[in-house]
Amino acid sequence: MELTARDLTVSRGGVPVLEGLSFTLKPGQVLVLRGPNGSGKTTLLRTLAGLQPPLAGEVSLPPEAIAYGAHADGLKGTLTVAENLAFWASVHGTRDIEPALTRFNLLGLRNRAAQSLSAGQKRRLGLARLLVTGRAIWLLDEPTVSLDAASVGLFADAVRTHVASGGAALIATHIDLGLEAEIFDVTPFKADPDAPSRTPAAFDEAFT
Ligand SMILES: Nc1ncnc2c1ncn2[C@@H]1O[C@H](COP(=O)(O)OP(=O)(O)OP(=O)(O)O)[C@@H](O)[C@H]1O
Repeated sequence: MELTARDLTVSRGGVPVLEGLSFTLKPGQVLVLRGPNGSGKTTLLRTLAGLQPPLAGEVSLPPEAIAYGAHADGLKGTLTVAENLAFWASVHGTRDIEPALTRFNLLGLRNRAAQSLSAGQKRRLGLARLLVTGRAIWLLDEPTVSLDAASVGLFADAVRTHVASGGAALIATHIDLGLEAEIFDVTPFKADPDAPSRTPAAFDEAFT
């Protein structure tokens, strides 16, 4: 499964942030999103995941093909670790949560309420969710926040395994994950809010 963006313009609060952006994420590929703070990486990921519409352009896949890992872990605090994963598995029509528990070193925490986990443990659980979605395309926003070096390693291994089996991942991160990856820098696509094409037509008419 391939994710293609064509001539995409993405916005926050109605203001274009990135424009004219095109890329293809192929099966087996890891693409690392780079760009300074505020350059639009989160906005791009949210748009690709279908959480907000693009101002222009096209995304080739529906949101149902995509697993999106946002800043917030989206955990249900009163449910245990295993119950959280089982809940997501049922939402996604999958069953087996054991590989996700194992891969993210959560076996010993399986019966702990999510709300009692440390920040890094919560993040591991949020990332374990990716495995139970069964989805081919992972879009990840700063996935390693709160993770120690060992957990970053677990995450990198999970991504390696995912892409080795035909999946793909687009990851906004400022750190080196030690993965074989290509870099996609969004900086050249920064939108110019004062571009002539954004000047209201009525303004031009006043001078004709
Ligand atoms: N809810 C919002 N309403 C309006 N503008 C927003 C909102 N959230 C973010 N922005 C603005 O949109 C622009 C792009 O922000 P975005 O979060 O996509 O950048 P980013 O590249 O992910 O940044 P960072 O590396 O700091 O996470 C920024 O100028 C930001 O201030």
